[in-house]
Amino acid sequence: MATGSLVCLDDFEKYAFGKLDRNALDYYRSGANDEQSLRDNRAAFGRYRFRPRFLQKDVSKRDLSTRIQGQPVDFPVGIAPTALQRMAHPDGEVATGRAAAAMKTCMVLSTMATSSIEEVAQASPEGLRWFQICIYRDREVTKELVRRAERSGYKALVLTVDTPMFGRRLADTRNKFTLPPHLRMANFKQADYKSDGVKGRKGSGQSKFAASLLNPSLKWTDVRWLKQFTKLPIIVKGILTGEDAVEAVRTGVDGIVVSNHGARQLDGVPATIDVLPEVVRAVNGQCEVYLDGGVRTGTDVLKALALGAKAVFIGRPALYGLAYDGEAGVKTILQILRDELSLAMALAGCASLSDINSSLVVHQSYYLHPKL
Ligand SMILES: Cc1cc2nc3c(=O)[nH]c(=O)nc-3n(C[C@H](O)[C@H](O)[C@H](O)COP(=O)(O)O)c2cc1C
Ligand SMILES: CCCCCCC(=O)C(=O)O
Repeated sequence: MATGSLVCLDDFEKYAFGKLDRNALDYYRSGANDEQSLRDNRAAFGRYRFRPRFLQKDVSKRDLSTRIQGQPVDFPVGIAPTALQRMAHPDGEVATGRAAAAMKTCMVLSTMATSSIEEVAQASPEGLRWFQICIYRDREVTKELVRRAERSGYKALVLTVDTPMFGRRLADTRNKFTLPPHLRMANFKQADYKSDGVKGRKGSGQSKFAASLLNPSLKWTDVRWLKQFTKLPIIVKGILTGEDAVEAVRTGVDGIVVSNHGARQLDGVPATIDVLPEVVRAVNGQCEVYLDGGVRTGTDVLKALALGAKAVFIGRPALYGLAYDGEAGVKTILQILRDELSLAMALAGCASLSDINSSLVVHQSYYLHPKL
């Protein structure tokens, strides 16, 4: 559990802000442009209010366990894919995978990881791992990544659809963001990417390589292409409208992550918690819906579950846990969220996740018009 004075996720964020170097911290922390959506992802949770019911259930014990894509997890909080985790701790994604496995929850590995698909799988063979992918310009590269994930026991593909190009993160531009020279994007062979030729700027060559993989001409028909050559469930990440949710369901996906990529892509998009009800309505139970973006407390998790998410994922908090103490730090982050959710459920009158429903949460505007 939390050590010393670090007792909530914000404490770990403050700690990491003091520890990480500017290049890494700005890469992790930043949202796109003016960071309007970045602020809103967190602020929006504060605009929802609970309507707890008392004495309906015995809440002396709470069961937080559930299944996502048919796989059991001890509680409904997983780790979202974030690139370049070894900038936060030498063990990077390997430590994150171990922490998620120890806590019996899911870790999503980014294609742009600094640990390979195989390394993470070998380090936590018992863990539930999903693999994040885009449909890259080079279909052979895409296929090979999928095959490697299948061979290494990953249980689902998380297909990111909000990244036809990388968003504009001003701090990275100012810093001329570079991947430190001792690190590499481990899912690609060294020969796949080249330095941009400027001495001491190997990292920026890697950023260019990452950008060059992206394919801005993708359509929903390309998702069908991915579906026809893998049996793994496909979870589309980055949906922000009911219309796209309907399109995703029509395409036959197995899950949707309501996500704005941690507000790193199009600034001005809504907070994910505000979008969730629209997507849940549109999906109408035809696939599982998850959420990420701004989840920092157990009450945030409870609000998302009440508004229809099957589970939520955290991005930056895991990076800050890594910066604090590697695997143990990520484990502590997950423990805090699990324990906060458990307490919030008790205080809201819920003994299990099936007791959580939409009557538990209202938008704050509900109380602005009292029926006098
Ligand atoms: C540093 C960083 C790197 C990220 N890298 C990826 C990535 O490689 N692939 C992806 O689909 N999303 C990526 N994301 C987005 C996360 O998966 C997730 O949507 C977001 O971080 C959730 O918001 P939160 O950080 O407020 O929890 C990244 C986010 C951050 C902060
Ligand atoms: C130099 C590698 C860049 C990876 C980009 C990963 C990502 O999606 C992000 O938001 O950052």
